[in-house]
Amino acid sequence: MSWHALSEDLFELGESPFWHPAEQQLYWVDIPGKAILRANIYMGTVQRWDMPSEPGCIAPAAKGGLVIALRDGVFRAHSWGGELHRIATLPYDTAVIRANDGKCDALGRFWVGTIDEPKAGRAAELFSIDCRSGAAVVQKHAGDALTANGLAWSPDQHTVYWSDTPNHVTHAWDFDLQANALSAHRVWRQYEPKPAGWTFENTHYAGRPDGAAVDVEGNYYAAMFEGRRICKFAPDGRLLASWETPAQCPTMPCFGGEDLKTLYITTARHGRSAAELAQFPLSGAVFFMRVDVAGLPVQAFAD
Ligand SMILES: O=C1O[C@H](CS(=O)(=O)O)[C@@H](O)[C@H](O)[C@H]1O
Repeated sequence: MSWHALSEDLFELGESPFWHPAEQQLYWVDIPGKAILRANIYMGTVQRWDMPSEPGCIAPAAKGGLVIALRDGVFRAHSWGGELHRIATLPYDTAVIRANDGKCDALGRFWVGTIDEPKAGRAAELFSIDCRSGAAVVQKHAGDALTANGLAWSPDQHTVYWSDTPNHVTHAWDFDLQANALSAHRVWRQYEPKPAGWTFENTHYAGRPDGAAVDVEGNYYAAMFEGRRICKFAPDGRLLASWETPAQCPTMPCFGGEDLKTLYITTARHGRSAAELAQFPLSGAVFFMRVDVAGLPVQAFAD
């Protein structure tokens, strides 16, 4: 199995990829690039939709269009390139915190995690936004973190995974989908810390858990930021496989293609050294690789 670049397009910080089941297109964001992208892999085209502020995460909406978490709020767009309608404002200081990793649960709530950009006060949090009854109901589920990442659910929806990237940890909770409640918190996996004085030539650092996706067997695939790899973990946290990536900073995987057996990954070039970018010139591209086990399909926003 080997990686292939989706196109020659390079993005500053690709994140939040998903495969649109109806459109059969790949969507993702470029956070500092303030854009949403979508690729028609059959036509070989990539479209760009500029955003008014940094998009942290996106998800498809069951009734069409997207739900979008920007730095300063959560918005609904009913069509590609259409008007943005604010549906919620999350309770954080947009001067130093923005939306980051997020997805929808099986009932169509949009879950949005944030990033404490100065990484000063563990101010990153995790919220859910429920619009099934009309006006948005916002609920906080977790906090005390630096970078919300790795949000994913087990196939039976009974387990929620959530990573805090700079703290090298993936948490897990039991999840009551109907009640929208987390319980039985545990540290699902603690990763080796970044060595002092690390540079990209040091390959003894496996990276830190960024975005994630789950396959139909419940295995958890984590992009290991600065670790130059995607890791596949069993539901009990055991490492099952690891694939080196053509960029030092993979940011998030998702499953796509008609059979959901194509693993797409976004990557980053933002803030990376000239030497690293010289060794990994396609940093910032979207890559894909065929895998043996199908992924879970993306869950859509309900309103
Ligand atoms: O998802 C993200 O994580 C990275 C990694 S870290 O928080 O710096 O450890 C972060 O740089 C990026 O901005 C964010 O989107």
